[in-house]
Amino acid sequence: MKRASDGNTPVASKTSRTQSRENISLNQETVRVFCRIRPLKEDSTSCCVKLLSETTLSLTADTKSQRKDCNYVFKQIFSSFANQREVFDNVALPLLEDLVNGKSGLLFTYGVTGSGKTFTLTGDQSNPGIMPRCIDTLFNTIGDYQARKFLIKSDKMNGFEVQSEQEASEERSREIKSLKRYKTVKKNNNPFCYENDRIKLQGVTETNRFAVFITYIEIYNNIVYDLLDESTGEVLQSKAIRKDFHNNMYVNGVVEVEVKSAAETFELFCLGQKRKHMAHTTLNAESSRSHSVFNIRLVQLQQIVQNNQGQQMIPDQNLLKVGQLSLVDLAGTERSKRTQNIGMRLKETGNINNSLMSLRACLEILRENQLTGSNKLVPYRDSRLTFLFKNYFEGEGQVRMVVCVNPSVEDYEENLQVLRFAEITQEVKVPRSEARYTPYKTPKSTKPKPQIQTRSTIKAKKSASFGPEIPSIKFNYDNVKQHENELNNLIKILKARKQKRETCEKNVTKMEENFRRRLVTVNQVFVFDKSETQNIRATFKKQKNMNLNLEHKITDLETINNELLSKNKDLKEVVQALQNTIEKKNLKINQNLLACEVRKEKLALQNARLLKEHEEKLRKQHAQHEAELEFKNVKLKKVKDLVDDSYVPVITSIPTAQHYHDYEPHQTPNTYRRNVHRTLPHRRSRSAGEAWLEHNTVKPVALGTVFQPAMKKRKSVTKLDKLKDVTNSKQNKYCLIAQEVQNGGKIETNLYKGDILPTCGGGAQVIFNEVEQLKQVSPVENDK
Ligand SMILES: Nc1ncnc2c1ncn2[C@@H]1O[C@H](COP(=O)(O)OP(=O)(O)OP(=O)(O)O)[C@@H](O)[C@H]1O
Repeated sequence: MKRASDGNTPVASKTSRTQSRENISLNQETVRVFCRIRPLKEDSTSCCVKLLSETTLSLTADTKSQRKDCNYVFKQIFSSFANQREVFDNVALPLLEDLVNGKSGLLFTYGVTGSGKTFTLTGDQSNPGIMPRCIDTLFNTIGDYQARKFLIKSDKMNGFEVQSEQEASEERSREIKSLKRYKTVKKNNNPFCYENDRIKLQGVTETNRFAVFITYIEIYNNIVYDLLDESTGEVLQSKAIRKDFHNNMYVNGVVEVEVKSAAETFELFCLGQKRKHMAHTTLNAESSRSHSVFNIRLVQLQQIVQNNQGQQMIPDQNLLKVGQLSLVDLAGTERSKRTQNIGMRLKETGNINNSLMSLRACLEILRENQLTGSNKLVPYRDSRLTFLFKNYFEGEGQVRMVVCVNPSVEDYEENLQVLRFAEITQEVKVPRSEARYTPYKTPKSTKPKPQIQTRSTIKAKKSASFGPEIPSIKFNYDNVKQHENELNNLIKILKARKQKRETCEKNVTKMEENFRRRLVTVNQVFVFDKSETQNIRATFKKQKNMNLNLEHKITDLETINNELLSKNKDLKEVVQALQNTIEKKNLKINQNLLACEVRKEKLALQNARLLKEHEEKLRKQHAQHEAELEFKNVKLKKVKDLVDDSYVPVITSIPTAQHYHDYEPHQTPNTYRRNVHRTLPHRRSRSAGEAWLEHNTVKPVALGTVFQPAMKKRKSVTKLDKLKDVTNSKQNKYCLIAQEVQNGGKIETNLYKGDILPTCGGGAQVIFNEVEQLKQVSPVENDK
């Protein structure tokens, strides 16, 4: 027995897996992404896109920024010089070929606002874009093989039914009578009346009959609106997205118009555009802020043959070939920060970004599932945009994208995001699409009704139908021989009639059988129709109940709405009153501010004036002081001269060391040293008339010594904050006592002594002339 590790089994399974993967890849195709660079705007100075080849471009960052240049590769890149025809030929023509072959396709433009999405898809009169060119080419191709109008009709459920020629002609005449035609747009208003290129596609089955149907919708704020629905007037009605019998997504109740020429299609497109603008005025929106979807469906009725009378005959196989081409102009991506949108615009931007983000998320998950083999749920339901195009990503048809790029350097950031998304998108694979056939109901009166032949109808017909007439014979019984020939002839006739009668009877039996069989079929159809009718009735009843409920809800909501409206009115009044108050207060504040400004200006002027006066005063005072000082100096000089002459102490600060003499006092229980530094020469004696002002800066430590400064009459102060203390005429001596404790228990007390002399300004000045130093030394310290 071989073990799994010998390699055989895994190799076999590996081979089958690779084969199946190859099969899958054979049946899949990638989303084709094209890139179109628009010309640089006039107001833009520099360009951030460099074209490296037909398929590669480089996004170059600003020289100031730290970012590196990034290269992107696409299926094809159209430079700013590429014309509309070139883009159409490369991007849309293959999709159109698919459409004619009954396949579907999705083409969408993606890019930053103003990058040329609408220009590429719709264009203008002188430069028609992809849509008008598709329409023009389509009608050029099928022009001669179109089915008569209303022969093929939409069944309003994403399918089609074929009507009889009679029904179609009745509908045509009804249309003409009721004039239920879309109002025609004036030719000169039609932007696509251009000289068409007469492009004709090959490979059209000429025996088929073609009908073209168009729908035009937009998705604004994640709501689907039908731009061709005129039944609701100027107000656009929102539409729901549903799944049809074949699980294809469609817009429920969308107006699908059968068009017979390119001009008619352009008229309808213009009407749609007009309605879009009209609705956007009421919705306060802009066209570029919605996703618009222009859908073209080409229906082929197979192998129509003409009978002898020239009537069109429909074959027995009830199949219609239906191809669909969806042209989508996505709203521009934008950063709300850059556009500085607020309110409604911010909401729109949010919705645009959400739907584009959903598209991005769907494509990313699809790619991840394909790369890793995982089976993550693709969030198509997150937005109407992705939900509507779900089928395309699941193999309904080819998907193509045109990324539009504005090369201006201001769009660098947004372009980066767009190109990254485009790069991811082109890695997504979608299943290869097949031509789609849908069944349709057989028209009731297309085939001529077979005449039912009953016995009575057969009887009603002349007996000649059984053969030649029975001749009347006048029989002569006397001479029978004479009638021999006539009788033989009669026998022959009767035999022939008998034979004919037998054949007729056989035919009638056969016809009866046929009739019975048909009756059974009709009965079956009837039973089927009956059950279908019952289903429809049940659905109708359900819908009716739902409608009733909705009506009740609407009534309730209307009541609430009315209440809210009245509340809103009251609140508006309150707001108005508050606004009035605010305005009044604002007015008052403004007046006050104005007054303040005036006062400020006055004060500033006053300040300037006072400053000037003050400066003047100061200047005068200064001059006066200078003069006084001069006068005093002169006076002092005189006093000095006088003092010099008559032994006056030097008016200085503390005298220098060589002017002092020391003496040792008596020994006290504590070693006590007293130094008196005296300014020499000293002429003054300690007379009894001395009155001292003793100024203790700190409270002196009690020394307990008999040596005390000789100040009999004294007044002690700790602070000299009163001028009177100094200018007091009773005091003529001043002593400042300062004490400090030094290392080893030494205490040093300094007495700075001086004379108080009155000044001519009414003040006093102290002239220090003696320093007495008292030192107390610890005997213990001395012993050491
Ligand atoms: N390739 C181009 N050649 C010449 N003009 C262009 C080209 N692409 C865009 N423009 C011009 O640039 C302007 C903006 O283009 P368009 O309206 O197509 O941008 P957009 O991407 O659809 O913007 P939005 O997202 O806002 O709808 C238009 O006036 C258009 O004529």
